[in-house]
Amino acid sequence: MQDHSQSDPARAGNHNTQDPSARRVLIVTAVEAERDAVMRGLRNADGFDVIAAGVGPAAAAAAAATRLVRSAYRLVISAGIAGGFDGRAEVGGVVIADSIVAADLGSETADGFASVRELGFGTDRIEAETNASIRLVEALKRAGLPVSLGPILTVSTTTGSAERAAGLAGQVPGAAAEGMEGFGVATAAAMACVPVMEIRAISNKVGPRDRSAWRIPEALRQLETASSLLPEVLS
Ligand SMILES: O=C(O)c1cccc(C(=O)CC[C@H]2O[C@@H](n3cnc4c(=O)[nH]cnc43)[C@H](O)[C@@H]2O)c1
Repeated sequence: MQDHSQSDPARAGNHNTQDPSARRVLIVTAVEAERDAVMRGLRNADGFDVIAAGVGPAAAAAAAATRLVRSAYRLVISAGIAGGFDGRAEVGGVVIADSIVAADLGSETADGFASVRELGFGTDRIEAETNASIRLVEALKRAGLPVSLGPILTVSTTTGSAERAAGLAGQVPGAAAEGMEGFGVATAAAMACVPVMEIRAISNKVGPRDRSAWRIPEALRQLETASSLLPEVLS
C-alpha cells in the first residue's frame, strides 16, 4: 500500500479523538496515478489523507480498515477511474454514487445470479452519504463536467462483453459505472460507522474489452477536477 498522507505531525496520537473538528477525510484510490490526480486536485488542502491501496475490493477494504482503526475519520471516499454504462455515463464524465453495489458477490443458480442479500448472507448494497454526494454533483455541474448520480457497481473481474454489461445493467437498475474497489472501501467504512462516498471518472465504456479505447489521461484530469471541489463541498 502506498501511503502519501498529507500528514500533520500534530495529529500523532490523535487516534479515536472525540473532537469532530479534528477528524479527517480518508480517500482511497487503487493505483498511484489515481492517488496523484486526487492530490493534485486537493492542492495541499488540510484535512485529507489519500492512499493508493491496490486494485480490487480486498486490497481496498484492508487498506481502508487499517487506516480506520488507527485514526478517526469523518468521511471515507473511494475514488478513481471506472467504466461507464451506456446511456448512463459518458467517457470523460464523472459518476458520483448514490449507492455502492457488490455486483458479483453471490451465487450462480439455475435461475441466474443470486446476490448475497438474496441468499440471506448479508448486504450487497451500501448507501452513499447523500448530502455531500448531491453537493458534489451540483458543484461538478457548475464546473461544466458531465456528471451523473447513480449506483456504482464493484466487480472483481472487469466486464469484457456486451452480454455481461447488459446482464449487470439488468441486475442493478440505473447502474451508472463499474469499478473494482468501492464496496471494499464502503464495507470498511460501514464497520467503522463512518459515512462513505464514491467518485469515479469514466475512462472507458463497460463492455467488450478494448484497452486502446481507454481515455486514462482524460479521466485522471476529470478526477483531479472533481477532487479540487472537495474542500469546499465538504467544508
Ligand atoms: O495505465 C495507466 O496509466 C493507469 C492509470 C490509472 C489507472 C489505471 C488502471 O488500470 C486502474 C484500474 C482501476 O480502474 C478501474 N476501472 C477502470 N475501468 C474499469 C472497468 O471498465 N471495469 C472495472 N473497473 C474499471 C478499477 O477500479 C481498477 O482498479 C491505469
